[in-house]
Amino acid sequence: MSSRNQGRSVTREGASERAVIAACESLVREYTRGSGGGWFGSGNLPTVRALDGVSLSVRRGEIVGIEGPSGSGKSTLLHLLAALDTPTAGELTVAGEDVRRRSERGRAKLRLEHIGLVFQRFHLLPALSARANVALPLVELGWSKRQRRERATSLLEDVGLGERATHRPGQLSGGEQQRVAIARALATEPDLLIADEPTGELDTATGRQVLDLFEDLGENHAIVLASHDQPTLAIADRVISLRDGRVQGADR
Ligand SMILES: Nc1ncnc2c1ncn2[C@@H]1O[C@H](COP(=O)(O)OP(=O)(O)OP(=O)(O)O)[C@@H](O)[C@H]1O
Repeated sequence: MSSRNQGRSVTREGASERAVIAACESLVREYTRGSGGGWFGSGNLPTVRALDGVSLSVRRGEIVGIEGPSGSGKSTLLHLLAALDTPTAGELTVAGEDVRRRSERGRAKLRLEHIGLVFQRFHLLPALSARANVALPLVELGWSKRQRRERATSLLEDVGLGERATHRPGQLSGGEQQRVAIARALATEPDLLIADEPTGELDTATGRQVLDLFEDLGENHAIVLASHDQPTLAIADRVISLRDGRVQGADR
């Protein structure tokens, strides 16, 4: 645990009373493999159980790390928590909403209102400025151009990129692009931030800046981040270990 993290834990004695933002119980996600041809009849396709009975809850003010070898189910779990996917069985709530009861459109609304996503490879639109990238999610929320611009400018200042607002992604370093992506994830004021290998493309020093930012955001968001990287997992209050789709252990 980093020294910042230790300090944060001390200041969050009341964490257990904070609101649960995301929770799952006995979560199962199976994928069907194959096309239905060959040896397997269409009613008898092989399935892979990517998640097998995972239970977890994440509160506001808490950073939960997810670790595990390739294929252990990390991305599958993140996709479910992000309401990008629905479970085969089990319970899943995000911001008090039952994800299983929502249509695809309903899940998109849930994401827009409550969830911010940060990807390993940033996924910024190359033709748009940093500010326009950050403002983009607000278009769907019906904000005026002036409001979007103000909010994006202020978010870029918050992540230390006030001077770079008009730069395009190609004119920014990897760490700067990831900070723009974090500002974009924050645009809609999400309760839950989900990050998949957020430092995977960054060198150690640049990755550290991004982790410092996540630590600050961990004060008043629920954050789930999946990673293979020890410094990234070290900012988490708890690390859940997945093996073959099951929770093997939580370190704290
Ligand atoms: N769309 C899919 N169709 C079929 N099988 C899938 C699908 N997505 C994932 N799987 C399988 O589910 C299991 C878990 O995959 P998942 O991508 O969640 O693992 P992971 O821990 O994120 O791996 P990595 O670290 O390599 O990204 C694997 O066996 C994988 O092959």
